[in-house]
Amino acid sequence: MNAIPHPLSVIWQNDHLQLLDQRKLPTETVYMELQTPESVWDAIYTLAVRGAPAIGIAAAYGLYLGIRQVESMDQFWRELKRVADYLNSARPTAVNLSWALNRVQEKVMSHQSQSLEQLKEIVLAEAKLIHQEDETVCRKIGENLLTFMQDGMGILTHCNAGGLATAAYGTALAPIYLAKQKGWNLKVFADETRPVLQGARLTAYELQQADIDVTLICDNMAGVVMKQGWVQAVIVGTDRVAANGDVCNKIGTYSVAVLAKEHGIPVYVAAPTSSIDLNTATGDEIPIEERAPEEITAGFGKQTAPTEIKVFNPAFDVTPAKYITAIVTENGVIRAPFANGLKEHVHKNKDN
Ligand SMILES: CSC[C@@H](O)[C@@H](O)C(=O)COP(=O)(O)O
Repeated sequence: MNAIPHPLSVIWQNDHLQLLDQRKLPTETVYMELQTPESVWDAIYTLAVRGAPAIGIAAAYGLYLGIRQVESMDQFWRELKRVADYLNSARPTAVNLSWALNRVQEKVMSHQSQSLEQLKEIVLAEAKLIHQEDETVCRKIGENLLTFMQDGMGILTHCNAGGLATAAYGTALAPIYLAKQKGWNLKVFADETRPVLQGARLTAYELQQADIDVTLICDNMAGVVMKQGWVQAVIVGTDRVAANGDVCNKIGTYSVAVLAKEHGIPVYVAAPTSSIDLNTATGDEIPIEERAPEEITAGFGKQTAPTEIKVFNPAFDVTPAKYITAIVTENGVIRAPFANGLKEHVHKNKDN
């Protein structure tokens, strides 16, 4: 099997950014050619590129697109900050967005004595490094998660934390790809993930491409699938882990975790260390994006609710730490009590 069977979500092509337009999947494979930070902002906001690590990578390249034509040092530093703040405003919840933009800015600030052209090159080089490192990070998360898995297991996942959401492999789906390479047969249940259907359009698609046994279910079927005894582990990604271990992820993750606890099924959160936000004390402090009501009332162009109905459409929810069995990063496994474990984990791995 190909190590990475799905199309890549982010590609740096000579002098511009190519993004796989994930809104068109699973029926069309179309790449967008982006030359400006405005077009990158738009791609992030409209979910053409989505998934916490992928939006961080795209934004880092977007920052380069925003400063590459400046003509003076003054303008460089002004634009660097302005474009970073602008890109960071595209979506509020995934901490990977600000993490990537801060990382690029910090890198360039530590090279202030360089020439203007060198500074621009440093911005691009750091974006490329974040991109490359993400593949390694995902692979290691997969290896660490694999230690909890066995041939034949049933896995339930929610949303898409797969290769499409990252540079490659994904976070929650990485162990599933690695298990396939070992010749294991896992049975994956993909929640369709209302309202935007990342599970149906993206997870089911990329696992099918990889010839992995995947069954698509509606979100409200997770309970019955667990009750049948078909699920031995829930594995999900995350957009931000708070300092106390509360986990923010796609709307519906909380319900899945509560159901899993009732059925005695472990819940593993696949998280790059960059998704751990020690500056956010608890899940209550995480800004939750609310999206347009039309995602619910007229998803994919067909009206399915009365005109002007009142709608609540949060894109994410927070699963309290007590429902989480373990948070698995590229650097290891963190278990309760999470507050100490997360702090230690982040500090220990800071300079790796
Ligand atoms: C490795 S991706 C982790 C999360 O970003 C993912 O689970 C998720 O919630 C994505 O939401 P999305 O709104 O599609 O960007």
